Amino acid sequence: MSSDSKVILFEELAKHNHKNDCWLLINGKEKIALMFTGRFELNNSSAGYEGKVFAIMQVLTDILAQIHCMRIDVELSHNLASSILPQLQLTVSLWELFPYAKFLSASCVFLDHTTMIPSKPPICKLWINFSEGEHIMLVYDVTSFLDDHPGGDEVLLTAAEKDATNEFEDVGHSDSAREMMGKYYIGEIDASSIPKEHVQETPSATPGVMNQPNRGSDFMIKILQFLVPLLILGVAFALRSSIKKEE
Ligand code: HEM
Repeated sequence: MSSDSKVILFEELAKHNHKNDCWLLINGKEKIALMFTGRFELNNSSAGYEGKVFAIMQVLTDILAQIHCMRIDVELSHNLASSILPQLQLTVSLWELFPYAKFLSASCVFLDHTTMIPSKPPICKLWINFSEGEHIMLVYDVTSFLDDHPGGDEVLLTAAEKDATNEFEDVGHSDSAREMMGKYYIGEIDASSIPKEHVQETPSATPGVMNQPNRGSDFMIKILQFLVPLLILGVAFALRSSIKKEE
């Protein structure tokens, strides 16, 4: 979660449930990048502080354009004086990359490891670890989108006041629909404020836990799909032969 990301309580979300004011709650992570480790040498000749920050952001943005990753932790260290390790901690959500400028200003904080005050980064190496992160539920204010939503405003209004992840995913929204969401993003929900009855059986319901496919129940469903028609056929044959015998 980035430092300026607004944390919204479910109680607050639930108030925005009508045509003039409609918020949606949807799991922010569509696809998961399990782990990515990169190492980048920043160019010594790159101009000043802004130049370096820009170079880092460009690398991140290029990678993020190819994968969907909810959380990134970046550690920045330099090889000159190991006692003072300036650090850059970034935790961003994919949607905050839009617009790019917000990402830069919101999340780019360099901290001096010892004094913990913002400092200029030295010539540095950059290691990037993409970790799995938590499943974060994001809140979208779709009021201005209600009239333009291709699926109509009614579906959005009925999806308010609850976790709308399953409804959203069931439609199979396109990538461009997902990109549009960035425009309406207003914050993240405080997961502990969601009442139990509103928690769906999705990854969003278990923050910090990976979206493991439920192999056991999938297997059972497949077996049942095979067995039930056989069972019906068997009963039909049994009935038929018993009726024939009676004749
Ligand atoms: C911020 C949230 C949302 C955005 C930006 C969004 C955007 C879109 C877009 C662009 C489409 C056109 C088809 C596509 O490109 O996939 C679409 C279709 C649709 N959406 Fe959404 N949507 C949102 C939330 C939802 C939710 C929560 C639901 C269900 C409760 C929903 C239900 C539908 C339906 C039923 C269609 C029509 C599908 C069809 O006719 O094939 N949408 N949406």
